[in-house]
Amino acid sequence: MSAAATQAPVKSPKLRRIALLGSRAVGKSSMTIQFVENVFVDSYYPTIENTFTKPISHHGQEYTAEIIDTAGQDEFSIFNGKHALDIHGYILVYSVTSKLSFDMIKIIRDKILNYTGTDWVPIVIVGNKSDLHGQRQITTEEGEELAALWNCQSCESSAKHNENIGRVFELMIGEIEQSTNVPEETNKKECLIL
Ligand SMILES: Nc1nc2c(ncn2[C@@H]2O[C@H](COP(=O)(O)OP(=O)(O)OP(=O)(O)O)[C@@H](O)[C@H]2O)c(=O)[nH]1
Repeated sequence: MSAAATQAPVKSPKLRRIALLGSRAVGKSSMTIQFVENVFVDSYYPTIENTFTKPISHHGQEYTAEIIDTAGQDEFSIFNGKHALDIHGYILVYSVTSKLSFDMIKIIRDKILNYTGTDWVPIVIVGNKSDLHGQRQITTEEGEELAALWNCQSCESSAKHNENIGRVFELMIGEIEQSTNVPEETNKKECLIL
């Protein structure tokens, strides 16, 4: 038998599009840059929109995460339809130091569900800035209770200290895979990797 015949077939990575949504300055860009480039930038530059790609290995399957870091939302932002049509999963980010930002992810989820016309989409709730202990306005339990209510995953993170950032994206891939509705034709863009 030739060496080629004994080699396992190479599985193409699956493309998964993930959007980070949440109020301004909760750390969406910092989380993304920490995950993709392993750096933390202390200064604040409001985002318009950026897309990053990064390979993720999850349960023996390779994925290419296309990560869309969006401009911060407020209650007056019009939900951008393109964030609903083409996206496999949503990371809804609040800051544990801001009750307003926690309330904002509820508004954002309502807008997503309205737009998609469904009652469930893959979501991971993330309470970022967990390093700012003295400034907390939202407890870990409040985040967990909301996740239980929405039947989704949740986690707290610190982009600053690179705590749980990889986990956020792993949870997101897990939530997406759990949803049965991921059309395989979305893997076509595999040549975009890295
Ligand atoms: N202490 C602490 N500061 C953080 C953390 N994550 C982000 N920051 C800071 O919070 C500020 C806002 O961070 P960004 O990542 O720009 O926030 P954003 O959500 O992308 O903001 P928009 O682009 O306006 O939507 C910056 O000064 C960051 O350095 C964190 O985990 N801990």
